[in-house]
Order: sequence, then C-alpha cells, then structure tokens
Amino acid sequence: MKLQTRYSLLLTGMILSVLVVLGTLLFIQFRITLKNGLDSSSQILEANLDKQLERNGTNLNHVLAINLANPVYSFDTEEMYHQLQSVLSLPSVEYAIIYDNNGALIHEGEEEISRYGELLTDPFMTNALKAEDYLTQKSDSILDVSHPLFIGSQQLGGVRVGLSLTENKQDIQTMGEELRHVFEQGISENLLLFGSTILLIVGLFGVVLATTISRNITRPIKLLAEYANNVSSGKINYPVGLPNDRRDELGELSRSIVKMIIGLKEINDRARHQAKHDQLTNIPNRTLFNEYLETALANAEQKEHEMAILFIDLDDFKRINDTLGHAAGDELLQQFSKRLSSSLRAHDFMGVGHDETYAGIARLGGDEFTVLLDNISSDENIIRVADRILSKAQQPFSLSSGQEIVVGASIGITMYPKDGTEKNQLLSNADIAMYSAKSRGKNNFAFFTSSMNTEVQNRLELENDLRSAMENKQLKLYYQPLFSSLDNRVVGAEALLRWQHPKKGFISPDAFIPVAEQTGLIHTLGEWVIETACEQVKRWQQHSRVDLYCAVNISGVQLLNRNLPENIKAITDRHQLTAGNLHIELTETALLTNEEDASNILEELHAQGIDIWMDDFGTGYSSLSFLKKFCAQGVKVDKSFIHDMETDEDSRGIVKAVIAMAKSLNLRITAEGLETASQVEQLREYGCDNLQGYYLARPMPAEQLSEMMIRLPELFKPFNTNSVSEKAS
Ligand SMILES: Nc1nc2c(ncn2[C@@H]2O[C@@H]3COP(=O)(O)O[C@H]4[C@@H](O)[C@H](n5cnc6c(=O)[nH]c(N)nc65)O[C@@H]4COP(=O)(O)O[C@H]3[C@H]2O)c(=O)[nH]1
Repeated sequence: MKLQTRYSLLLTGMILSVLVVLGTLLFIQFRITLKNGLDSSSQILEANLDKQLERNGTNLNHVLAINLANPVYSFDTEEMYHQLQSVLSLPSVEYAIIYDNNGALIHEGEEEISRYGELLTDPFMTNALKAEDYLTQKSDSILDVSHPLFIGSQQLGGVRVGLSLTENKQDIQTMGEELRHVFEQGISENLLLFGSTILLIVGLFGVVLATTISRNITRPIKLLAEYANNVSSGKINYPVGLPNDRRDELGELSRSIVKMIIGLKEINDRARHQAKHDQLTNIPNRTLFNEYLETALANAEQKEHEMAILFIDLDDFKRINDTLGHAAGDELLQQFSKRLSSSLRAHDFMGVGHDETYAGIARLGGDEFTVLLDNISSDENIIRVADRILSKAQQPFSLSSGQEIVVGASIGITMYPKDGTEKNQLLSNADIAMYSAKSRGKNNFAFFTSSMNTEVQNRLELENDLRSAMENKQLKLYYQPLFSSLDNRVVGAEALLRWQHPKKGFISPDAFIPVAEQTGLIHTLGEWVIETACEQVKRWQQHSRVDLYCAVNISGVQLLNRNLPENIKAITDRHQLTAGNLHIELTETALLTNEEDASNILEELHAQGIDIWMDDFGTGYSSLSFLKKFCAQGVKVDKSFIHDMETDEDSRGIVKAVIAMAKSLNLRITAEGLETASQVEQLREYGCDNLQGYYLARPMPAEQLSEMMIRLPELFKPFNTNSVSEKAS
C-alpha cells in the first residue's frame, strides 16, 4: 500500500476515532445534562406548582373562611352548604369541610350533614386546631389546607380544604415532557451544529495535514523512488527537485541519493566512454566508428554527399611488437594515433560525431585505424589527406626506451556511394584496398577498384590452400645442384619449395611465399624447409656417401624471429651436421625492414658456422656495406644479368663488376640462371666460384639427385669423416 494512501487512511481513522470518542462523550454529556436539567426543572416546576397550589388553597381557604364566618356564627347550614359547594365545584377540590374549635365536623358540603359532630382526629387536624393562621400539609395525592374561622376575635373553628395533586402531577409530567422535548431539540440542534463545526474543523485540519504530509514526505519520497527506479532501469539523469537542503532525515537521504546518482553517472559515463573508445589511444573504437559511419551514411544519403573511408594499417607493426616487445608496440600506436589526429585538419572532419576532435578517426584494433571523410568535393582532397597521413607515419618514432623506429603505413580508400552504400561493404572495400596498397610496396595508398575483389578472393583462396597444403604435406623440396667452376663437381644444392596443387597444378614459390610471409605461415614453413633439407643432407652423407651443403632461402620475415639461430642450431645438432653443411640465402630487401635485428641474427648464425649468401645480387642496393654488415660469405649474381649478359653490354659489365668486387672482399660468388654453355664458359672465365642453372641441372626431387649421385659419382665429392673434422677445425 502506498505511503500516501496508508497515511491518509491512518489519518482518516484517527479523525474518525476522535470523532466517535468525542461524539460519544458529547452524547453522554448531553444525556446527563438533559437528565439533570429535566430533574431540576421538574423539581422547580413541582415546587412552583405546589407553591401555586398552596397559594390557591390558602387563598381559597382564606376567602372561604371570610365567607363562612357569619353562616357558621349563625349556624346557617344552608349558606354553609352553598359556600362549600361553590368550592367543591372546583375541579381540584377533593373535599371542603367546616370544623369547630374541638375538631368536630360542622359541615361537609353535603345537603345532609351526615357526619356532623364527628371528631376529626388525624394529626393534621390536631395541628390545625393549634394553628393561629392557615396550615398546609402535603401528601402524595392531596394538599390539605386549613384556615381558622374568626368572627371578630372569636375563633369559631376552622375551614379545611383538600386539593387534589393529581392534576398538578399531570401538569408537571406534561410540562416535563415538553421541557424534555424542547431541551432535546435545542441540544440536538446545538449538538449538530457543534458536531458539524468540529467535523469541518477536523476535516480542514485533515486536508491541511494530508497536504503537508504529501508535500513534505510522500512527494519527496516519491521523487526519490522515481530517481532510484530510473537508476535501476539504467536511466541515470542528474537529479533535480530533490529536497537536498532539508535538515531532516529526508534531506540526508536525498543528499545520499544525489551523491549516489552523481557517482553512478560518473561511472556510467566512464564506462560508456571506455566502451566506445580505445583504451590505449583514447580515440573512438570500432563500436563508436560504426555508429559514426551509420549516422554519416544516413546523412550522406539524405544530403547526397560523397564520403571516403580510409583504412590504415601500419607497415611492419608485427615486427616491432615481436622484436621490441608489446610495450614498444603500444607506444608506437599511441604516437601514431596522435599523429593521425593532427594530420586531419578541422575542415577534414565531418559534422556528425558527438566529439568533433576525433569525429573522423578510430582504431579498429591492432594496428588498424580508420578515417572517415565526409562531404568530400574531390579525389584530390582525399589524396591530400592520405599523403599527409603517410608522411606523418614515415617520420621516425622516438620511443621512451631511446629507440628510434621507422614504420610507414598502407592506406586503402573506398568511396561512398561510388564503391558501395552499405557500411560493411565499404569497410571491406577499404580493407581490400589497403591490402592491395601493401602488396604494391609499403607506405602507399590505393583506391578501391572492383578488380581488387578478385585479387583478394584469389589471395584468400591461396592462403587457405597453402594452410591445407602444409597440413596435408603437399609441399615438397626440390634440390638444384650448385657446381664448382674449378672441377665441375657438385658442391651443394639449393633447396627450393615445390607445390603441386591437386586442382590448380604447379604453384610457383614466387606466388605463395609472399602469402606465407604476410600470414606468418613462413615461420613454420621455413623451419620445415631447414629441417627437411638438413635431414636430406644427412641421408646423402650416410647413404650416398656424398658431401655437399644445402642452401636454403630465408625470408626477411623469418629474421624477425629472435629464436631463429637457436632453432637452426637445434636442427643441425639433431641431424648431427656440421654448420658448414647448411648455407642460407637472403635477398637485400629481406634485410631492409629491420636491419639491426637482422644483422644480430645473422651474426649469431655466422658464429654457428653457417654460410650466408646474398641472393639476387645486383637487383637491389648491391651495397658493399650490406655485405659486411650482414656477415655475408658469398653473393649470388641475379639470373636476370646472366640472361642478358650475352646481348647486353651493361649486364655483362655488372656481372664482371660484381665478381671483381666480391673477390676483392674475399667473398665467394655464385652465378645463377645459367641456361647456355657459353654463359657457363664466360662465367668460368670471369672467375665465378659456383655455377647454377638449368643448363647444368634443373631443380629436382631428392631421389633424382640421389640417383644422379649413383649414376655420376665423379660429379660429387665423397663424404668421409675426415671432411667433417677438417670443416670442424
Ligand atoms: N629461368 C631460370 N630459372 C632458374 C634457372 N636456374 C634456377 N632457376 C630458378 O631460379 C630460382 C632461384 O631461386 P631464388 O632466386 O632463391 O628465388 C626463389 C626464392 O626466392 C623463393 N623460394 C623458393 N623456395 C623457397 C624457400 O624454401 N624459402 C623461401 N623463403 N623462399 C623460397 O622463390 C623464388 C623462386 O623459386 P623458383 O621458382 O624455384 O625458382 C628458382 C629456380 O627454379 C635457370 O637456369 N633459368
């Protein structure tokens, strides 16, 4: 039951109880007053009537005594009779008699005086005979009045009259009833008036009390309950109208509730902010960005705006995280988000967000950021923004650890409504465009085109196929022999991955290695290659008694793994190979991304006795400092120069120069891609150490190379334990 109803009922009950008690008391008082009033009125009335009757009786007697003086003196019975009869004719007179001085009856008002001479002996008569004046006596029913009878001074006896009190009593009763009626009526009217007045006063008091209770207690409690209910249903508004300034318990409760609501509001606001902002960078997160985007799309549709979504991904962020640790990665993201915010000028912002400062940007997770540009007038504007972001991303980031890192970013751009009108479709387009930008070389941006969809589809398919190929052991290693130009014997073999797709046929490593690198699959795949190659070398040593090294290609991404030297050592140890049985080949570009760490890893590998070869030499920087920095023991001249050597003077010049430079640095040199006898002759002439190419031998399965070892043993160096100990020493 509600407090107000309860208090109203309580109040009504109290008022009614008071009224009932008051009414009862008044009624009792009324009854008592009425009874007392009637009693005393009756007494007074009776006394008055008695007095009146007595007065009448004495007067009557007095007159009778005067009128009878002579007839009694003269003993005129006739006259006595008449006088007495006239009195007896009065209704209230019961008897009238004349007596003598002895109390003997003289006349009784009858024609025949039958009782004449009868001595009256009742006590009243005795007293009357002694009395000198009139005497009265009252019984229940009669008033006796006597009066002496004189003629002159001589007493002749007396007159005695009996007056009936019955009529008197009836009168008293009638008058008493009338009086009661008058009293009752008067008191009832007064009581009614009094009662109504009291009721009105009590009623008014009740209304005033109820209003006061309602205003001071129930209404504030209701309001407090309303706010408390709002809080429990999640509507946390700043409370207004509460009795905070009151000094009573309600004021205290109200202040506590206000405090609680303010506290909850703060927590709620913080939670809401946290739910929609990225905790690391404090810029909007995916949830808020989606909200912005939905609003912006609705706005753009209504106003027929054009819009652009930029999907930004930091280049090599994973490498920073893996090599420098998560704290460094977090710092990089924080710095980049600040640069991103500052690279968007006020006019780049759309007018839809709640928080204009960050309205256009968000971090979707990891190193992925988005920028929403609304109401764009031309592609140039978008390009300007993208360029600004790229240039900010390219500038070195100084970490608190003192390290300086350079990353860069790739940006995919999609346009509304040209590329799509639906939120997810636009985000997916921007993502696809970003991948396309990344694959074209880093620190780049690309506008989405529909053909990218097919590219991405193919790439995704390739990625899935590669995963299942690795699981189902569809990948194999082929080995391409490397020949010494001095004695034409096979000194080593380059391990090359081969993938025979069950449906698509042969897939070139040039197609799937980049996918393996982008997805991180290269780490597992690369270690499998090393393990398989080492196992094979050991088998050739043991079964074919042939001594040769195996060259494996290492991708730049593999150099991000600090454990690589340790893992390689575990493999060579497991297969009891000397480190010299394993060579690794790297391209210059593989070393560019993280020179410092790459050089440390290569130094460790070199310390283990593993030979490092710079692959595809001449196509990249071809820097001598690179060769020294990365502990290279040899270079492989790229096959494109070998191919063009016969026809192109420049290529021939480059080959010669590379060989001369390698020799001067005491490096060994391999020429790859030899397809003709003249190429072989020429390179032998130039003093190239090792030769590799289809002309000499194509990449082949291990079994085929094993057969070749049996068929042409003269081409291979025999394996003996001395050669192992020689190498070890
Ligand atoms: N036209 C022509 N080509 C010749 C001749 N002799 C050899 N080749 C090809 O040249 C490539 C040499 O390997 P690469 O430069 O390291 O280039 C390799 C290497 O960078 C990468 N790759 C192959 N296997 C692996 C691997 O296990 N790990 C890594 N990270 N990369 C690999 O894929 C690239 C391509 O490998 P492949 O298609 O096997 O192509 C091989 C080989 O088959 C020739 O006389 N003429």
